[in-house]
Amino acid sequence: MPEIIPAEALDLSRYLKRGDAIVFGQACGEPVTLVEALAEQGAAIGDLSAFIATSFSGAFKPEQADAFRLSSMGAIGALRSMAKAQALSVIPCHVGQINSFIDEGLIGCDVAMVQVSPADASGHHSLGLIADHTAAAIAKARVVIAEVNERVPFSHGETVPADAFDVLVPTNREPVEVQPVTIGDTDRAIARHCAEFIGDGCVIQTGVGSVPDAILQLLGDRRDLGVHSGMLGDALVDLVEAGVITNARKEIDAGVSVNGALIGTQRLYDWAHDNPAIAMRAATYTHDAGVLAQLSRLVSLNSAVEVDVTGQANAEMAGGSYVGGTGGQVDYVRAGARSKGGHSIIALPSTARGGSLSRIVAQLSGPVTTARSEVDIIATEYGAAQLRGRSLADRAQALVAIAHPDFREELDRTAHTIRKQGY
Ligand SMILES: CC(=O)SCCNC(=O)CCNC(=O)[C@H](O)C(C)(C)COP(=O)(O)OP(=O)(O)OC[C@H]1O[C@@H](n2cnc3c(N)ncnc32)[C@H](O)[C@@H]1OP(=O)(O)O
Repeated sequence: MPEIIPAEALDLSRYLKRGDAIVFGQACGEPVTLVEALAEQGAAIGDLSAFIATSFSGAFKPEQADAFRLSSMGAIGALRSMAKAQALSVIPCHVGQINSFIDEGLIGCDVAMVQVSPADASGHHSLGLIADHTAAAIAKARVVIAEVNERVPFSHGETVPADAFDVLVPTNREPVEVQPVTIGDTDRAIARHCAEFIGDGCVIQTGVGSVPDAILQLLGDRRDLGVHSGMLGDALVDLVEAGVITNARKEIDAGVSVNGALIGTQRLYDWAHDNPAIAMRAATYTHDAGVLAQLSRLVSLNSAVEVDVTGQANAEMAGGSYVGGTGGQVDYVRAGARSKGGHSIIALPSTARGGSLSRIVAQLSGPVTTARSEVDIIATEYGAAQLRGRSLADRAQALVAIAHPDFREELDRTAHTIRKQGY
């Protein structure tokens, strides 16, 4: 059975060895107490590395480099400042690959540091706010240290018996919260175009960012929406309470919202506690192509930093620095586009930096996150361009039409070149 150690008495040198690789539970399931302990004690253990897929806590700081070297699948959330300070390495991968990367040792996992709920009467802890690759890390690690946080909900889906842990650290701190974004006029206009593709009975997935959040807020008059997603925020509670999300028409998991990460406020976490209407599942289920293929009318809603006139989407870098990541975008773009009656939408404002930069561009300034061969619909506040099955020349024309008017003339020159080449 695991040792139970108060946070202030936790001596990591008893469990970790020089050179160990750590995987942290991510997003709002981040075990902040353990991150802080590693930051304080890691340098004395020596040569440690750590992986976290996303972080919203602000607990990672560039000056912790002596304690451990940090890597991620991008720089989502608070990791942006780590990337800016050149204190983060990036492993390009889809969320759907992380479980196998851990299992195969491509992402080192000698030690898993996770946050779980208190145990139920049978001695099982729930993975609480994050289920995506948490169980994979627990299964792989030589040492498993869990922050058992009284404020973490006992969510249904993935549970772990207490004897899977070596050390339990009880806490009662507020879990990491992410406030719903403030929706502006541009977001609302983008969301209106996207909402046209989401009819009654659709199953929705959302990625990170203000635009997916805005879209959810416009769905109040739909019926029987379903959820199968890698992440969801407080909008889930609003839509369930309004009777919009019922999951009644889903071919699998009828009546249940399937999700990998709860990223929101305590209101969401309280709602998820012991609630059979939601199942937190690993990415081997939420992002698996075979599972997703069973869902019809799946509409995936993701965002990007910029999209070029042929439909290639960069969701990772802006201005030469990492601001986003691959995440589950490609897993769900593929799934949405292939689902019967479904769609994948990448929605973004037409400009950045106060309107001075177009986000529909002639050439990307960063990597291709989603290939043009995978892209289905791109939406801005000026409309939605349906690209699937269309030629490069037609795509360019459709994308120029949804660019900000100030940049259309310039972009049209590139579109004209593509047309002249006969593509
Ligand atoms: C828990 C999980 O597993 S996550 C799974 C889901 N994963 C994903 O969805 C990953 C892919 N997506 C993303 O990372 C995000 O949706 C993003 C980065 C594409 C968009 O996120 P948002 O928070 O809406 O970012 P936003 O559009 O505000 O841009 C971020 C910054 O880059 C800047 N920026 C954006 N586009 C550009 C551009 N084309 N040129 C220059 N700067 C730009 C913005 O101005 C902003 O800077 P600021 O913070 O200084 O104002």
